[in-house]
Amino acid sequence: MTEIAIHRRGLMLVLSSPSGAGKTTLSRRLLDSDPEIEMSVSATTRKPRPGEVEGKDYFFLDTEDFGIMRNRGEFLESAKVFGNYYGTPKKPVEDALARGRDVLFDIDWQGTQQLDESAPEDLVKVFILPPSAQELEKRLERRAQDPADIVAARMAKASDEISHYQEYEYIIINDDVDRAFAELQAILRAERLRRRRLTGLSNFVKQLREAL
Ligand SMILES: Nc1ncnc2c1ncn2[C@@H]1O[C@H](COP(=O)(O)OP(=O)(O)OP(=O)(O)O)[C@@H](O)[C@H]1O
Ligand SMILES: Nc1nc2c(ncn2[C@@H]2O[C@H](COP(=O)(O)O)[C@@H](O)[C@H]2O)c(=O)[nH]1
Repeated sequence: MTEIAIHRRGLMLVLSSPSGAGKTTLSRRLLDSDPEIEMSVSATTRKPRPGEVEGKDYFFLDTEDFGIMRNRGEFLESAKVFGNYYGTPKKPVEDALARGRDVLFDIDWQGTQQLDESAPEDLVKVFILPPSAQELEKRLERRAQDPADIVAARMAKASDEISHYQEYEYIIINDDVDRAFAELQAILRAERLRRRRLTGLSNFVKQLREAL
C-alpha cells in the first residue's frame, strides 16, 4: 500500500463559559479519551481549591511572580478574572503545536480575544452554556469547592460572561453531560479535517491526478 503523506497542523481548541457551566468536566473527559490533544495548564494567582494539583490543574503563583512572567512575555495571553490573574504559558503550547498535537484551553473571553489576534487560523472557539440560571447556581454550590461569597460573585458575573457568546463559532448547551461531550467530540473531529490544516494535501492531490 502507498503511504499517504498528509499530515495535520495542530489546532487550539478553546472552551469558555460562565463559571460552573462545565468546561473542566468536558476537558477532563476529552483528555482521557483523546490521545492527540493535551491541556494548556494556566498560571494563576488564585489560591488552590481542595484537591487541585500544582502543574496539573494550574501553576499557582503569587502576584509578583505572575507579573515577572508577564513582563518577560512568557504568556500567550493573560487576563484578570474574578479578581485574580490568569495566563497561558507560551512555551508548552508552541512545543505541543510544533509536535503536531492539538491543545485544549479553558480560558475566559478576554484570553480568547487575545488568541484570536495572534493565531486566528489555528483557533477553534467553543462556548458552553448552562441549561438555566438555577442549574448554574446549583452546580457552583454542588461543586462545594468555593465559599458562598465566591459562588455569589461568580453568579453575578455570569450574565457578563454570557454576553460574549457571539464571539465563538460553536455553542454547546451543557444539559446532559454525555450529549454535550459527544457534541464537543464532533466539533473536534470536523475541525481536524479542515483543508487548511492538512499539510501535504496539494502534493497528494497532484500525484493522485497525475495517476488518473
Ligand atoms: N451536564 C452536567 N450536569 C450536571 N452537573 C454537571 C454537568 N456538567 C458539569 N457538572 C458539574 O458542575 C460543576 C461545575 O463544573 P465544572 O467545574 O466543570 O465547571 P467550569 O466551567 O470548569 O467552572 P469554572 O469556570 O469555575 O472552572 C461540577 O461539580 C461538575 O461536576
Ligand atoms: N484568560 C484566561 N482565563 C483563564 C485562564 N485559566 C483559567 N481561566 C478562566 O478563569 C475563570 C475562573 O477559573 P477557575 O479555575 O478559578 O474557576 C474561568 O472562566 C476560566 O476559564 C487563563 O490562562 N487565561
